[in-house]
Amino acid sequence: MDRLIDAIRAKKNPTVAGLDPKLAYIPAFIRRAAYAQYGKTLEGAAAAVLQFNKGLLDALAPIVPAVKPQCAYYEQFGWQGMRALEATVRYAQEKGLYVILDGKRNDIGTTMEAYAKALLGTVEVDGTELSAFDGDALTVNPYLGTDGVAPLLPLCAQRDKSVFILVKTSNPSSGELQDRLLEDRRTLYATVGSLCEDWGTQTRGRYGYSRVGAVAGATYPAQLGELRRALPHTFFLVPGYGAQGGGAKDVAPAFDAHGRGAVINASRSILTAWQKTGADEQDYAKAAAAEAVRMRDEIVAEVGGFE
Ligand SMILES: O=C(O)c1cc(=O)[nH]c(=O)n1[C@@H]1O[C@H](COP(=O)(O)O)[C@@H](O)[C@H]1O
Repeated sequence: MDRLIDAIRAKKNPTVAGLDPKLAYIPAFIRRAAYAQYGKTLEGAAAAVLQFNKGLLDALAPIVPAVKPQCAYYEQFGWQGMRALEATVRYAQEKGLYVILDGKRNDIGTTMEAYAKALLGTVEVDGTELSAFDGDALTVNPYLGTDGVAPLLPLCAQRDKSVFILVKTSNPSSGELQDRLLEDRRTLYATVGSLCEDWGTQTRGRYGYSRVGAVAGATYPAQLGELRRALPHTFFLVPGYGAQGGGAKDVAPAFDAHGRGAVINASRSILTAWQKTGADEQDYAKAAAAEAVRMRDEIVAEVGGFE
């Protein structure tokens, strides 16, 4: 996690902008231009997404340390969408941004290895190593247990990548499974949290945080604080700020005494800022940047300085 923490410190901003591009968020002038070239096709939609993202990345790169493309928004447009995802990752990384691929992947060992190669690593093509999506981190669903997480770890170490394991998610029904008490009277989310500490043991970086992070939602501030206290080496990705109702006070418990330990995500509140504020569609990226600055300032004011 050192690279992410360094980027947060350099920009004095512990937030990540989510790139979840629904067509409805994309200004008409961008969609029109894409359809003029490719028609109202999957390719046209993917071209609009990429153009929208590039404008956002140009405006956001000086402000945020990281972006989080949610793979589903790209996958819905087939291979054309996946090509837009790949180009988005490259464009963001060229601008020095840390890219968290939100794939929420998981499967049994060998299949998980293939996901890891695709999204974080390289794949061998008859003796030649090639990289596909090459994100800096990946969100991972832990439901299959260690078999679904362990295959990622050597690759993360080799290529300096990280993972964020779903621990206590931000959605309303997250408690159905995650809050369940197990035989030892601990919740499932606390148990998965401890597994994150175990999985990350050998990989602690300069700041004491391991390559195995956790996802914990802004919509459950008490659990965020409980997890922060219980998991001193686990860095948190905290979604649920903004559109899902989380605010600066809610995310504050995710941080440690140095103001480190968490990065807060917002997607819709940044992507749709131009629509919410009634800005001209040409200024969509400017509106997104203004919302990112507002979010940063609100969180920094609440949490204090970043060491
Ligand atoms: O892993 C995630 O990023 C995630 C976990 C979670 O518990 N809740 C959650 O909302 N997310 C993702 O975070 C983003 C939240 O988007 P907004 O609600 O628009 O800010 C979406 O990409 C979600 O898929």
